[in-house]
Amino acid sequence: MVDWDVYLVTQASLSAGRTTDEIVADAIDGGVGVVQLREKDRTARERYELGLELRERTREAGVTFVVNDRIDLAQALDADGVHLGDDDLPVPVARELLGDDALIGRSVSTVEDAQEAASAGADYLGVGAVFATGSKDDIDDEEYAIGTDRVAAIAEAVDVPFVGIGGITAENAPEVVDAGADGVAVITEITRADDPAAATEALHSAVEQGR
Ligand SMILES: Cc1ncc(COP(=O)(O)OP(=O)(O)O)c(N)n1
Ligand SMILES: Cc1nc(C(=O)O)sc1CCOP(=O)(O)O
Ligand SMILES: [Mg+2]
Repeated sequence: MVDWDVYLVTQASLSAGRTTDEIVADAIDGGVGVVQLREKDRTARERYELGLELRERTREAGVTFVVNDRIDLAQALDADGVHLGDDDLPVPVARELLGDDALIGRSVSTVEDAQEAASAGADYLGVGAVFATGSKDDIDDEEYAIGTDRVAAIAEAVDVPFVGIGGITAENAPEVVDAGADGVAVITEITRADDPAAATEALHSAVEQGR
């Protein structure tokens, strides 16, 4: 069983000088359910080395560990799964390579894409950007925000679990969950927080409030 409530996507370049390992340790203390190794600006070797630390930490804590984009890295790190977007290998290919037990996530922003990803065998969806975000270069504009009405439409259309992502804070998280998301995925609400453990706890309370 995966705890979707609070899903941390790592990015050291958005972590106010702290290492991703420190941020993840704090987020685990705050009760994070899923950690995704992202680190878009790092080489595969750098991600692998960081991933070894994160795999150990998450395994000890019983936290789900997912690798962004790369199936090979997910395999090399014995991750619980992989998160795929439009530029990554298709879900059925990932399933073939990783097997039935792997958790395969897919990014979507429309009802049609959500239905297609679910039919292709995705175990969960990352739905966004719910609100405007400056954390992802190719969507750092207001026009990419889908809003909570779209979240509600996706919740109506698919049965797979999903997390909202993009511009989510403890303040707006209740709306996202109230619209039907199973949890919230964040970068900066945790990585930029003065106290990442407290920020994770605050997101938990916000998710509970939205249910
Ligand atoms: C949980 C979650 N949802 C969405 C994304 C975005 O994935 P993608 O569109 O492939 O973009 P990158 O993160 O790879 O830049 C995600 N990473 N996690
Ligand atoms: C990695 C990512 N994917 C998104 C999507 O919409 O698919 S938005 C996003 C960035 C999320 O960062 P923050 O919590 O700081 O807004
Ligand atoms: Mg991707």
